[in-house]
Amino acid sequence: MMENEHDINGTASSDQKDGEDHDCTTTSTTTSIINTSIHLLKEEADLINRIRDILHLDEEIQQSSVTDRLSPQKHHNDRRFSINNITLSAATLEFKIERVKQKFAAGSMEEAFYECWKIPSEQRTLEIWKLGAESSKKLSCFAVAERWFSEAINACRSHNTDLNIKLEQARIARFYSTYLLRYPMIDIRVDSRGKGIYAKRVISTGEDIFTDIPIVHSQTVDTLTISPACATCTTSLLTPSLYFETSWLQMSDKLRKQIEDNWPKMTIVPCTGCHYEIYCSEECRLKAWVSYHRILCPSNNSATVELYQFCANRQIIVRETWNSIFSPMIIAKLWAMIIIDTVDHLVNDNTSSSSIINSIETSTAIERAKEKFSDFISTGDETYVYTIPRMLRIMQNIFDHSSLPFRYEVDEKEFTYRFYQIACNAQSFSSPTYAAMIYSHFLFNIRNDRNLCQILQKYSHGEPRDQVFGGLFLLQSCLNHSCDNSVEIMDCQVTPEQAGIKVRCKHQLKPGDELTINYVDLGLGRRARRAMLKRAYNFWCECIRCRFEGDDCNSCTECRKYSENNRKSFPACSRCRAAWYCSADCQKRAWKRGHKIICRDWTKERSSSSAN
Ligand SMILES: C[S@@+](CC[C@H](N)C(=O)[O-])C[C@H]1O[C@@H](n2cnc3c(N)ncnc32)[C@H](O)[C@@H]1O
Repeated sequence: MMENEHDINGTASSDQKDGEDHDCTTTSTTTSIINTSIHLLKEEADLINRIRDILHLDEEIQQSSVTDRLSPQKHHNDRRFSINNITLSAATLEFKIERVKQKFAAGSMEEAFYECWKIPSEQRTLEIWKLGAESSKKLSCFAVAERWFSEAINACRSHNTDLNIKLEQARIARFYSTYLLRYPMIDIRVDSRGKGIYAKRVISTGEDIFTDIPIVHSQTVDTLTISPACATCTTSLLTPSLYFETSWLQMSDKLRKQIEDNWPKMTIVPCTGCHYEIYCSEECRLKAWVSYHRILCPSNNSATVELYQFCANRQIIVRETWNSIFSPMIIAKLWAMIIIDTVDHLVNDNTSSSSIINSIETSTAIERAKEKFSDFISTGDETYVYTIPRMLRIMQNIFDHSSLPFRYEVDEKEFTYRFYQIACNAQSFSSPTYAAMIYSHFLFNIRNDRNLCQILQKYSHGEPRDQVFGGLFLLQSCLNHSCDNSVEIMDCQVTPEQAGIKVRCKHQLKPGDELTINYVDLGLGRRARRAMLKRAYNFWCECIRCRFEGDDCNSCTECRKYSENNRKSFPACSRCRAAWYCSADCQKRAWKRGHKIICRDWTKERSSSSAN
């Protein structure tokens, strides 16, 4: 997923072996179970109002209903239902359950859901929660279906994989329906690894499958100071003074002018409040200001200076093990976006400023704003946060003490959850207007000026490093890993204003085949790849390559037997040279079981890369 691995838990050993207990980390928060939220209850109330209109139902309902739990102030336009709590007798309950089943079997989903909903929530059985979930799903109310599947899971005494998958499918329908309509050749399905993307038709090698733009992004700490770029559209803003660094000051005015005249023209618009963020245009500046920077700009919140300094100081970051491809700034931006969405919502709903603080409307608006980021998986070692106390404190200072209209608490749990959301999902990308491209344009412009070319040889230090960003992409983040990946991620100018990624098919895919990418450097050996994936993404890779590739010449790839005293090594597979066998029998068995698939692919791959 990344060019470099996220070096987040410097603890995993690189020689973990098959058969070991790999559960050394715990899952902090996953998307599989969602708790009943006020936001989802509001969706349910809207559905009930809709059904009541469709079915022309006017009678008052004598029961405790979802709307009772919503603020009377906010929902003054909703039809009110009586708050009387009633308990149905066993016979009535049985009769009502029977009626739900009949309505459902008859295909009348509005009536089936309405009948389910009329049963007091305390008396809803597992079957009722399930039927309510199925009927609301059929009515395309995926948020309601999610809540009811979630309640069905709670009503189940034991783990129910089927219900968990259904819950996840309802979430997928809610989050990804626009993508799936736009890209009919793919589908999103769930298994024990979470979501994954699958081909629905034959996809040919080299075919572009989909594009995606990030919901939130930030430049990586390792390129931030050396390769400046527009914080919004990611276009390189490399100037000659930044490229030539200290040599720039040693040059004569005449030489500097000659260079500037030939350097590709660019506009640099700095933030009007701080000197940390730069943009390529006023539109990009405004876009950032409106969506997150007004919360993070040091001119509005002095606590953010420390975060900017932390990101700019690579030495500290490396020392503190935050040398990952993603920047802590992306987490701060994500929280800033949640806060801005919340405020916008409250303003649109005309919530009075006095009731913003800690009101139920505010909690609902925060929950609604968080929803946008809720489908990104977040798994990792819960204790990791203790190793980066400084970052937690910086974030708390920014969000707990800023002049926000309400309190947004960044506690350890929230920090860890967001940290792993970014660690598991962030994808590196950049604008196709790279720093190297700007520099090569410059070289092209001066190609006929031999004298200038000669002088510059003294100052030039080769191709500049390109700007790299880490971003959260809603659809792309559903791609699972395989060391024998079937698709590749490429940088792409998705819209004239926004850079993003494009997913391109690497090997032909048949319907049902999974689209997979590689999260780590595939040039590494199996042991190192697996250790890195475990450490950075919290899973033990069981892809076809990891299953049928060997570790080294001292252990048999098939039966895992070690060569005696490590003196005599086992012979390697003569085609791929990535598997070793203690006997011809082991080799034959491995070939039949699956080695032939990766042996063929890797032999092909190697010969094509050596031909290039
Ligand atoms: C970017 S997400 C991929 C989509 C993810 N399955 C989901 O439900 O959102 C990365 C996470 O997916 C899971 N994952 C990805 N590839 C996997 C694989 N080959 N085996 C097991 N889990 C995998 C891991 O939990 C990893 O941290």
